[in-house]
Amino acid sequence: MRIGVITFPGSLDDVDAARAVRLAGAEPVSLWHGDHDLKDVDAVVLPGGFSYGDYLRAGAIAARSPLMADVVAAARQGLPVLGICNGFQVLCEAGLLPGALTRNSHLHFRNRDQGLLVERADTAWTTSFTQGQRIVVPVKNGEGRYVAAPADLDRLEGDGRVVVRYVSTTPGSGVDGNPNGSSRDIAGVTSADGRVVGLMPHPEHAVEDLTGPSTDGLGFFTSVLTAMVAA
Ligand SMILES: NC(=O)CC[C@H](N)C(=O)O
Repeated sequence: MRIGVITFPGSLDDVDAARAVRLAGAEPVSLWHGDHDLKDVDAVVLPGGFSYGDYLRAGAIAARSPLMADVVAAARQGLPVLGICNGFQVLCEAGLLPGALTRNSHLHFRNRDQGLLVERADTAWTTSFTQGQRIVVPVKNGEGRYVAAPADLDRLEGDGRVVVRYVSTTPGSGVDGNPNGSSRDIAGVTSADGRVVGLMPHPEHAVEDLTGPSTDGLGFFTSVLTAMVAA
């Protein structure tokens, strides 16, 4: 299985994403945003970072990169795509996922370990989890507040397209839930077919015991291997 990881100017976490792909048992393939070449990969990861310095809006310029036209076309044919943090911002700006990521409500960059509730364990990227499972992976963003029109949020919820939601990392403390003011504590959403997923937290930073905070993140990368076999 070959999983492409796209590098944009300003990408930061492409190396960690490639490492997570390898630890999950697949072959990472480097993709360059300026090429029109998906190199025949079986799935694509858009990594975190500050593509184009977050100018205009985070992800807005990267969404117009040459390779993104190919990603959008392939995703519409069912190619599994995972956008992590800046990658999620790019997917929203490219129109593959609904809503937008805006400045954190408190206007501070937030970097910490974060509890998440897995609400959909049947997307291409989440079958290694169980529905209702709580996991912990890092968040680190300045523009991570997920917003959409109330009617669109109702539709997303009604269609079950919220994949992960922010919950307290230390239940009962009441101090560390939603890190950025996201509407309805939404941390990640999926496309209608469950093959495109965008997440604000960073699963690629939680794949090894040595560095912690957990190995929960690996599940996103192992899930897609199952999805590709099934396809
Ligand atoms: N870690 C990241 O991918 C950062 C995402 C984005 N540039 C932000 O600060 O919101």
